[in-house]
Amino acid sequence: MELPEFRVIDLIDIVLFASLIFYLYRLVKGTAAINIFIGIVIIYLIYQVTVFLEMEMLSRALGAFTGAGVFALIVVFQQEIRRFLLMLGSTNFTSKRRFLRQLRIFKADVDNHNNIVDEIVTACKRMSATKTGALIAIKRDGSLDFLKNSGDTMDILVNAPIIQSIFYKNSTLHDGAMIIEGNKITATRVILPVSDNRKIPQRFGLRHRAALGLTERSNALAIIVSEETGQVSLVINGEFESFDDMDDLSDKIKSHLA
Ligand SMILES: Nc1ncnc2c1ncn2[C@@H]1O[C@H](COP(=O)(O)OP(=O)(O)OP(=O)(O)O)[C@@H](O)[C@H]1O
Repeated sequence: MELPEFRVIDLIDIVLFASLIFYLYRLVKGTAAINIFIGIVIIYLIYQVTVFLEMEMLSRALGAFTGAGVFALIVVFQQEIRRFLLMLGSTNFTSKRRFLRQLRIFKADVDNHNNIVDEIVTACKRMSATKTGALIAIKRDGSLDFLKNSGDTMDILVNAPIIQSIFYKNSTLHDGAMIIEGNKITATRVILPVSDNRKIPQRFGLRHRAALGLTERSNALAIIVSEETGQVSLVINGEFESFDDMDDLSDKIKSHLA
């Protein structure tokens, strides 16, 4: 029997397909969608076996299911597809900005960013000392407009005392999240999407889950001050990012916004 010719392009095809599956698996790992992902893979494998064994009725039924499956997949994995496209888009954009920054076009922009980050971190440090709970979403490239409707739209220049007074326990605006875009606080009392990641430790409540949920669905940064412990946390891409002290936190935020 003559074996089909194996070209280099076939090897590249296999490697790229395997990477795509691996990447999709990592994207849904730890979320409720992982069980659906595994279920779909099992059904597809069974379908291939039934085709190979020429089991006509079963293969026809499973074939019809996998045919309609593409639309079902888009509905079921809506959020994961969104995250995937966001990651692709923002990676490209970030590298473009880095290139432009090398040309020093964004020098003024960077100085401005740094001042804003200093104000945010100063506020977090003070709120941490007084155990004032806070949740701040900082926009990067992707729009956060889809969240703003759930809260109150604002147009206030960022500075530490304002942030503190908004999250002050008796303030009418302290509940929910604050959105910061550029040098402005653009919304308060925003309700963020809560993460369904089952790997989040039990000790984290809704504030932390909302920060994780936001950063799973957008490329924004989230900063949390815990009302219970005063601990400050930084969240990006659906994960907590550790830092040594407040100076380190400031550096990390600046580098993410650069
Ligand atoms: N979906 C959400 N979007 C924005 N803010 C939220 C959301 N859910 C809860 N919060 C805010 O988090 C506050 C406290 O929630 P909770 O005590 O469950 O959080 P936590 O993660 O345990 O944080 P903490 O350590 O501060 O207690 C709520 O009063 C509310 O202001």
